[in-house]
Amino acid sequence: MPPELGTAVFGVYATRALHLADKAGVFVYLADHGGATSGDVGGALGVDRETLERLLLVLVSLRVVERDGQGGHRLPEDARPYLDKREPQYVLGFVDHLLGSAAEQFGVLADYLARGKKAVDAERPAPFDELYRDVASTRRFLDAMWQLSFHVSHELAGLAELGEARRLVDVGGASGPFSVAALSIYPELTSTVFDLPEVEQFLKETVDRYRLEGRLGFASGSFFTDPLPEGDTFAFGYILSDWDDKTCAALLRKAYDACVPGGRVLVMERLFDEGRTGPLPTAVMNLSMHFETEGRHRTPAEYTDLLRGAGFTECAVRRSSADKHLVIGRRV
Ligand SMILES: C[S@@+](CC[C@H](N)C(=O)[O-])C[C@H]1O[C@@H](n2cnc3c(N)ncnc32)[C@H](O)[C@@H]1O
Repeated sequence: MPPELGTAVFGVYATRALHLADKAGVFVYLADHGGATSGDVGGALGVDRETLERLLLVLVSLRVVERDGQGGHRLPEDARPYLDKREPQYVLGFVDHLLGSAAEQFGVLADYLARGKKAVDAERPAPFDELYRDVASTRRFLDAMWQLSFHVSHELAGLAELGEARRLVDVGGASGPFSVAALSIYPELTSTVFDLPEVEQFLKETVDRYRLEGRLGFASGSFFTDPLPEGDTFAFGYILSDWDDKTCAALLRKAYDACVPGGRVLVMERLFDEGRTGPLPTAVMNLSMHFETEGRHRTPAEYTDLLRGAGFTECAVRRSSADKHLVIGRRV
């Protein structure tokens, strides 16, 4: 069997092994004790050694953990920040979400295959009605968005070169991960998060936590029915991937109309390669988005076409070191 097929066939074990090891504290322990044997790890964590040894063997075969000739284990340097829950790049909280929702997702996707998304969705609540059905669920979603977006937003805000910008409008800005990062880098910038009314209390918590009173505000509304506030910079972080091309074109046109001449739009998204052959995380999230939203992931050329269609020029793609990248356009 080709190795790639092996990884695909046994992928469910890979995800579960990561999750189990994370919950047992294996990655934090190895981050602090490089070279530990499975006996050392098992003894320190108080877990069954035989089970741990077998779990470690799976992780070693996946190259998530390295094992030396003396049976010592280490986290590969490039993977460590993503496995250690004390690091901002930690991703295994997201694995929790994947495992929690995967069973439901695959049931619905099987239904889509049989009956089509439109017919099945007609019997389901609209995505944000479901996510914002109560305060606890709203908080869970906004916390997950913060985890996904906050760390990389510092890099994206730097790539956007906002030194001359003064009025950022963070469209669907949620509890403010991009705004907070941008305000921390550019002292003369102010930002308005434009989002649904359910989000307001969470943005206010962010304003208090980061002491941004007077620099970070909230405008309540729906980007389908309400005009956007005027500004010189419009951020769309993980917004266009929620909607179909026609809706994206309308949203970008609205931003163009509200943008002062000389201003810019920042689209921040996962990207497909131009040939749409990957990367795998974008392809996986594209399948997941099919179930969670009405959108999809796109190539850089598809985003620049959408921007040009709305009137923006000087479109350019700036890649971050993570999964979320920047496509920029200017209103002349
Ligand atoms: C996937 S989240 C992206 C959050 C954030 N921009 C980020 O990059 O992490 C989508 C955001 O769009 C907002 N949203 C959804 N429908 C909206 C609407 N009709 N009007 C305004 N905001 C909306 C949601 O409340 C949510 O904050």
